[in-house]
Amino acid sequence: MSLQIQMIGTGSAFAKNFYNNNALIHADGFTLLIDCGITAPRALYELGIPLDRIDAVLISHIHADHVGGLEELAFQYRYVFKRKIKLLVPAPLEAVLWEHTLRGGLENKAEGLVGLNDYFEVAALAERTPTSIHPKLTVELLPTDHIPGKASYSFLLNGKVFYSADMRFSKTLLTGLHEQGCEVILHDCQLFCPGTVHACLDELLTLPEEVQEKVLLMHYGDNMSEFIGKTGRMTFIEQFKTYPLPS
Ligand SMILES: Nc1ccn([C@@H]2O[C@@H]3COP(=O)(O)O[C@H]3[C@H]2O)c(=O)n1
Ligand SMILES: [Zn+2]
Ligand SMILES: [Zn+2]
Repeated sequence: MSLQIQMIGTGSAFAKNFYNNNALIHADGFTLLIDCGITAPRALYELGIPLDRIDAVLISHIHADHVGGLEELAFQYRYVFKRKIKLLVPAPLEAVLWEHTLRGGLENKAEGLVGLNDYFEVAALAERTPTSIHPKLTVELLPTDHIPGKASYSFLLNGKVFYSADMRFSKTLLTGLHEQGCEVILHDCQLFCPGTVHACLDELLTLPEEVQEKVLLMHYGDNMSEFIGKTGRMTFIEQFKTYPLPS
């Protein structure tokens, strides 16, 4: 199987029974970490995956459940592994990630550590442009609505797998992806409505059945088990399990 997904967490920002909604994409021996939240180092430890087995990290937006583990990653790579990990960051978030999130902990002028590039091999990705990050894996950034005024990016992998950043419901986007041949839709799902800054389950249930069949729900709350059997044709993706993806 050349492309697989393994969620290292499937929880909402406030979940305590699930780790932060972050994922590993396995592509022919290449391992991409999508988002690196507060709980990512712990989740990888539990999975027996050393941090230096990750080949690149891709960031969707700068909420802590998506970037809160980057400081540990940066420190471990610099001081333990003594090399840089590749950081794929949407171009509009590059400066913001340093200035608003990481600078407080990582800046060290005495050692000349004054920016993202001092810890990471940074690749700034342009929006709406499929970028090859491995011979078997292309990523396209799709700007999607989450918090008004704050940039947030969902991902289209190989043109066939949609992975939502945290985003509000958009039937237009999801049905459009379905019509374009997208085969799998991984979508954040707030179990109660209104979703406000996320898609909520009742909104996702308004999707046509043929679209729902492609949907794997993630970023859910601790009471997820109460909703098993109540998600129409959609199913919950489970953390730590490995699922095949179309490649
Ligand atoms: N306007 C907002 C902003 C944030 N939030 C909650 O805070 C969380 C931050 O991480 P998240 O995963 O984006 O989910 C957000 C909402 O639960 C919210 O409910 N309403
Ligand atoms: Zn989140
Ligand atoms: Zn968010």
